[in-house]
Amino acid sequence: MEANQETLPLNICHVRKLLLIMNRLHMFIHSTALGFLFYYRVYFLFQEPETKRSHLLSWLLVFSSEIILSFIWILDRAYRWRPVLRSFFPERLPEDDKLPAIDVFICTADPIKEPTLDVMNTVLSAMALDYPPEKLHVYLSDDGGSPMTLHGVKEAWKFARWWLPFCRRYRINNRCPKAYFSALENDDGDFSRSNMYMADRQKMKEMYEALEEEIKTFRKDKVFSRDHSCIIEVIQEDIIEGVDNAKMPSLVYVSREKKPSHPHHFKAGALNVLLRVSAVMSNSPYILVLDCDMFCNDPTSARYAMCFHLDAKISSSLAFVQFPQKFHNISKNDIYDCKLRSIFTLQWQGMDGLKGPVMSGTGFYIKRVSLYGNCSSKGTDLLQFKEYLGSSNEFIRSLTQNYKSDLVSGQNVLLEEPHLLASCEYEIGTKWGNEVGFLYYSVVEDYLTGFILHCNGWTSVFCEPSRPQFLGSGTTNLNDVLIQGTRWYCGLFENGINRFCPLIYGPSRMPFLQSLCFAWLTYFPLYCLPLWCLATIPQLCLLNGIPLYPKVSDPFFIIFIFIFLSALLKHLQEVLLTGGTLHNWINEQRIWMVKSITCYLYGCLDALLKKIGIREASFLPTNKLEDHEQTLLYQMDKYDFRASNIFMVPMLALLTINITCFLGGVYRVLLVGDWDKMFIQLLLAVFIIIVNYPIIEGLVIRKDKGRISHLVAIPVIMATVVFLAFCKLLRNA
Ligand SMILES: O=c1ccn([C@@H]2O[C@H](COP(=O)(O)OP(=O)(O)O[C@H]3O[C@H](CO)[C@@H](O)[C@H](O)[C@H]3O)[C@@H](O)[C@H]2O)c(=O)[nH]1
Ligand SMILES: [Mn+2]
Repeated sequence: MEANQETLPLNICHVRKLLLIMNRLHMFIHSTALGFLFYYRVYFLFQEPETKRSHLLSWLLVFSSEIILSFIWILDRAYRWRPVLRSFFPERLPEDDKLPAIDVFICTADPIKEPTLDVMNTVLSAMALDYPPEKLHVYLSDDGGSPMTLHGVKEAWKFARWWLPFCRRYRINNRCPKAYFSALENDDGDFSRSNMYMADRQKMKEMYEALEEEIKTFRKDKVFSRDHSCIIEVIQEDIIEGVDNAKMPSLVYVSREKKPSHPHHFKAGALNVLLRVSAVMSNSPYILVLDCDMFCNDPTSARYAMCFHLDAKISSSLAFVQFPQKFHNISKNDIYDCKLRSIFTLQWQGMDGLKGPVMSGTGFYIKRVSLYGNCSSKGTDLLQFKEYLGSSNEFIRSLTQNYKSDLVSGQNVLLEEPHLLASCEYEIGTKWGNEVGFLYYSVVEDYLTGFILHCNGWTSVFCEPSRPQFLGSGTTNLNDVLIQGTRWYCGLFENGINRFCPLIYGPSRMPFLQSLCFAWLTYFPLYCLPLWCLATIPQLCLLNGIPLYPKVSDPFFIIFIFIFLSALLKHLQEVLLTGGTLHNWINEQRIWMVKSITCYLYGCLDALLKKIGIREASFLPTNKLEDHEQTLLYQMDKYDFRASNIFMVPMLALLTINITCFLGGVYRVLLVGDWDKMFIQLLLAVFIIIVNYPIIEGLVIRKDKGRISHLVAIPVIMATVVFLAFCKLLRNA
């Protein structure tokens, strides 16, 4: 048995051969077709000057769109090159006393947008992870510096003293109390018929309701502040009767100092403070990072992660184990693609087959030393260390191998060092956020930190057990989706145009395909250019009788139709393969168009404005407060069109162009009879109209609150029609 356990692997990586073959075959065929398309387009440029002059600009625009689409398509192929799946065997892990310690970092910023009770649920679920409690240390970072949150943690701690033993005794899977008590099917397991269990459950339920009440009725003044000194508290209480006092993980509340005059770098800044403070308190070699709304839906994740971190074959270069982000509030058809299906299934699996997935902000177990940059290799010169890491001797000592601190367990100790480490000034003149810790250059700190880790030779692993380990709340209304998107795509695109451009910085530091994956992430917001172009130019030309594509009898006609169908069907195949439906497929096509013409565009513009120094970085946390009415619309698959005008106007204008040009185009084609020349342009308009049908429905059929306001729509539609008429007149003149 002993010997057996030593030889049996902790994890196995399977290449998905069938998928791999299909993907590569499709790549080959599709790219051959693209080759013909380019030949056709270039050939045109050498045709007789007559046709060239009359519509050269339109041709060039459409051709450029095709080039950009193909460019993004090529980058996207890298994810499909070598998809893998992993299996892992936590039962083969060493005994509990040989497991390494883990620090859990949870970030919250605003007790109104991020309700305290929900944050406490996340804290409780993390404390209840199935891991030796003396090896688990939970840190809550509160960027709002709110008394509500501090009060909340103290109450949560008291509740945890009963909750944790309860979960352990009855082997509860769902250890987030809110989810546990509201679950439709009970997670009662073997004990469902035990009277003692039912009585205990009832008792816990009452205690949870008391906690809920206590948190909800706490005073709500001074909820949030941008200017506060640092508060660090180890939450502890006197020994109480009746519970097992030893078996509690430690819980630490950290609110870093904030001053309006100092940049605080949003979440990355908060994480770096936790990284330093925890180093002098518990200094665990591994860290789990969680957003405040991402609760542990299953207690096993830590052990799963250790199946990789403790595997001698991969551990030396392994920086982090990433779990997929999953959400508890996703409807079946997921009209906004809130769950980011493609990213968290297919694409991360694809990267896992190369050097590992991108860091995704939350739900990953990272090795502490990987975040210290190349400090560990800097020799032992204290001055050099200080230049990198700041002035704290204690922190620098924490880097040495046998450093021990008992600040987390000590009663009422003075937390002088942690206070210094969490102050505004600490990072000034150091390499924090620059080469050490989570990086500051971008609001998508996760993407960038992961990218640089990979550049420095670290790898990562994607771990996807069948039961979701973490569940967050997805943004489920159009306005929030588009606002959050604008922040993400700005953050991603800025990494494509700064010195960390994956196509320049990447290839010499990581496998070429891996850098293509990173490049896709920074460049896919560029979809905005071809989508704007292809939603207007071919349609305007249709109205005016200018053909931009080969006519039906031309052999190249087949090429265009093939590329169109091949892209659509490949997407359909992937949706179906990852558990989606036909419905999901159409929804994804639609939301892709909507995002491309709105938040991809605004994201790219923001990034450009930031680059030339006109805009500042901002990170408004998303709303996690559930709005009943909005949720209902989402659950009924009804788009909530009460979105900001900057999103609604382009959607309405482009759809109007497509409908008007289609009608005008059909009329013209009937008069002239050149439908074979105009076929692809007619098809394109029809496709766009069909895919975006819900917008028409929202405008003319729906009567509920989420419909499109006529006050906004009518002026936009009228202005667009007038513009089209003007174009037409101009051309006729
Ligand atoms: O100044 C700030 C701003 C945010 N947060 C926390 O950061 C987390 C993520 O913020 P959220 O509003 O939920 O943003 P999302 O867009 O949902 O976050 C996704 O995208 C971020 C990068 O933009 C990643 O950091 C996240 O992990 C990822 O879930 C939350 O716990 C916040 O409390 C802070 O601690 N301080
Ligand atoms: Mn979030």
